[in-house]
Amino acid sequence: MSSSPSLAITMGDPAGIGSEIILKALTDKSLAQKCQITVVGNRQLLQFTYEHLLQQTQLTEENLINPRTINVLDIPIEGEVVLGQGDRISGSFSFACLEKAIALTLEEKFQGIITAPIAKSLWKAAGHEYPGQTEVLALRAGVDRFGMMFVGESPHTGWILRSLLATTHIPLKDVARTLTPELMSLKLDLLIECLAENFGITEPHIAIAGLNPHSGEAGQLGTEEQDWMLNWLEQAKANYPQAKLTGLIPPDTMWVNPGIAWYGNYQTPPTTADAYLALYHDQGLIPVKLMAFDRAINTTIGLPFIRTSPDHGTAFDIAGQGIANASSMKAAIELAIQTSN
Ligand SMILES: NC(=O)C1=CN([C@@H]2O[C@H](COP(=O)(O)OP(=O)(O)OC[C@H]3O[C@@H](n4cnc5c(N)ncnc54)[C@H](O)[C@@H]3O)[C@@H](O)[C@H]2O)C=CC1
Ligand SMILES: NCC(=O)COP(=O)(O)O
Repeated sequence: MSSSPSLAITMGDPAGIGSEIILKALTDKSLAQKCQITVVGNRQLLQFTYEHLLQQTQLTEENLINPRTINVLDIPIEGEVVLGQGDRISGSFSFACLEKAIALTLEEKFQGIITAPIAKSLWKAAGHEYPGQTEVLALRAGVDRFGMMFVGESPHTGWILRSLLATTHIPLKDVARTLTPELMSLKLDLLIECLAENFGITEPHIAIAGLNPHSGEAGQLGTEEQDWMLNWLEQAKANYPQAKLTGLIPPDTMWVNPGIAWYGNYQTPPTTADAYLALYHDQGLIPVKLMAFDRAINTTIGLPFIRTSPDHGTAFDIAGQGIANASSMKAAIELAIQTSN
C-alpha cells in the first residue's frame, strides 16, 4: 500500500461537533505529510461552522484549519442546519456522506474512512433504519465477519487498552440470546487476526468477560457460563494454542487491572491482557469511556478497508461552543494512517 494513503473523513451529523473536531484536528500539519485527506461533507457547512466558531467563541485561526484550504467532496444538503439541533435533514445528510465515502472506498479511491459521529435516531427519522455506522459499513462491504473494537493509549503510562465487543447495537434484553458459541468464535478469531495483522501481536493474551454478575456464581446468578460458555472457552483454548485466553472473568473485576495499568498507580505492574473481549456494548464501553473518553478510537475490524472513528457521539449539547475536544478524532486519523502503512 502507498506510504501516503488517501483517506476520507465523513462529516457526521452537521448539527453536532463533527465539523469542529475535523477543523481542529486538521490544524496538525504533520497529518498532511502522512496522508491525503478528503472531507466527504459540505464545504459551505464547514465554512459556516468555521466562521461561527471564530466569531462566537474564543477560538482563533490557529485552532481551526480554514475549510478553503482542504479537499472537500461536496454532498448536497436539503435544507438549513442549526448547530445543536439535529433533525431529519441533518440525519439524511450524515447518511449520504457515509454512503458516498463507502462507495468511493470500495472503488479504491480511498484506502480508509474516518467517520465523524452521527445520530442513529436521526438516521431513523430520515428513513434509514440501521443500528449504526459499523453495521452499514459491514453491509456495504459484504462482510458478516466484523467487529467493533476500541483502542486507547494511556497518557500516563503508555499502556494500550484494546476492547472488542461481541455484540454491538442491540437492546440489553437481546444480549443473552444473541451470544452463541458461533458468534463468540467468530469474534475471537477476528480479534486474534487483528492483533497479529494490525498490532504485530502474534501470541496474544486475551481476557474474556463472563455475562452475569460474578460470571454466574456457579449458576446462582445466571446459567449461560455453565450452560455453554465455559465449554466454549476450553475448546477455544485448544483451537488457539498460540493465544493465552483467560476467562470467564467476572465482568466488573475484569476492568480493575486495566484501570491500574492505565493510571499507573502501582509499584508492581498489574497483569493485563493485550485485548479484552466484552460481551455487550456497555460492558465494554463504560470502562473505555471512564479511562479514555478523550482519546480512544473506535475501529471496525474485518472490513476490506480501514475504518476508524472517535469514540464519542454528536455532542449536540456543546455544538458551536468551541469546546469540543478533537483528540479522539486526531487519534482516529493517526490510527487510520498507521494501519494503512
Ligand atoms: N460513532 C458514532 O457515530 C457515535 C454516535 N453516537 C451518537 O451520538 C448521539 C449522542 O450520544 P451521547 O450518548 O449523548 O454521547 P456523546 O458522546 O455525544 O455525548 C456525551 C457527553 O460527552 C460530551 N462530549 C462528547 N464528545 C465530546 C468531545 N469531543 N469533547 C468534549 N465533550 C464531548 C457531550 O457534550 C456530552 O456531555 C446519539 O445519537 C448516538 O447515537 C454515540 C456514540 C458514537
Ligand atoms: N458507542 C459506539 C457507537 O455507537 C459506534 O457507532 P457507529 O460508529 O457504529 O455508528
